[in-house]
Amino acid sequence: MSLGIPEKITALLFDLDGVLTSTAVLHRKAWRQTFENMGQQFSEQDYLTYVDGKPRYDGVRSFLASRGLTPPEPEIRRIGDEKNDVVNKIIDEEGITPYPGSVRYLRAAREASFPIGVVTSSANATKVLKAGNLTEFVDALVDGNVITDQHLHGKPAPDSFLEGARRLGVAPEHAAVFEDALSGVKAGHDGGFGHVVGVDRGNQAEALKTNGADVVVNELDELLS
Ligand SMILES: O=P(O)(O)OC[C@H]1O[C@@H](O)[C@H](O)[C@@H](O)[C@@H]1O
Repeated sequence: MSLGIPEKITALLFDLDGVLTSTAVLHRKAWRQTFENMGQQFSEQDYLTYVDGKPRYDGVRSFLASRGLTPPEPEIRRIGDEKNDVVNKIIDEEGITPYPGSVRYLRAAREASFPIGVVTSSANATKVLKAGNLTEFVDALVDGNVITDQHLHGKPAPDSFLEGARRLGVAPEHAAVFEDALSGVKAGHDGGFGHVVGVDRGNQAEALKTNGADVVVNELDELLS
C-alpha cells in the first residue's frame, strides 16, 4: 500500500490534537469556557489564529495580546492552569476518539515499517494517546513536558519537530509532518521538513497552504492507495 508521500520520506511525525484524535475540539471548548469566565468573547477563529497548536501559556499570551492585554506571568500561568483543569474534566467526561482515517493511516505506516513520532505542544499527550489506544504506534514522543524540560521554542518554531526527527534518527528533509494547526504547518515548513501535510478539520485549507502545507487533506486515509 502507498502512503501517498514522496519517496525520499523515511519517517513520519504526527501532531496529536486534531490530527490523530478529535481533542482539538475539546481544547477549544475549554479555552472558550476559560476566557469567557474572564469576560472575553472567544470565537472558533480566535482559537485557530491565536491558540491552536501552541504550548499552553503561549496560547494564553497570544490570545490576550490580541485583545491588547498583557497580564504578568503568574496570571498567564493561572489562566492556563485553570484551562487545563477544564480540559481534563472534559476529556474524562467525553473520552478520546481517534479519527478512524488516522488509525487506518497509522496501521498502514506500521505495516510499511515507517518510524513514527508524535510531536505535540500538549502536556496531556500521554493520557490522550493511552485513552485513544494509540500508544503502540508511537516510537518517539515530543510533548509539552519535553518542550518545557528542554527549553524548546513551541510551535510555530520548528524546534519540537526537529527534536522528533532527532529522536527517530532521521534528517528533517527525510521526514514528513502531519498538522492541522497553522502554527504547526509553519513549524514543519520552517524546519525544512521533506513534506508537510495539512489536515483541514474546519475551513482553512487555503490558510494551511499559505502557512506551509505542501498538500491538504480532510482525512489522512485519503492519501492511501
Ligand atoms: O494544555 P495542554 O494540554 O498542554 O495543550 C496545549 C495545546 O496543545 C495543542 O496540541 C492544542 O492544539 C492546543 O489547543 C492546546 O492549548
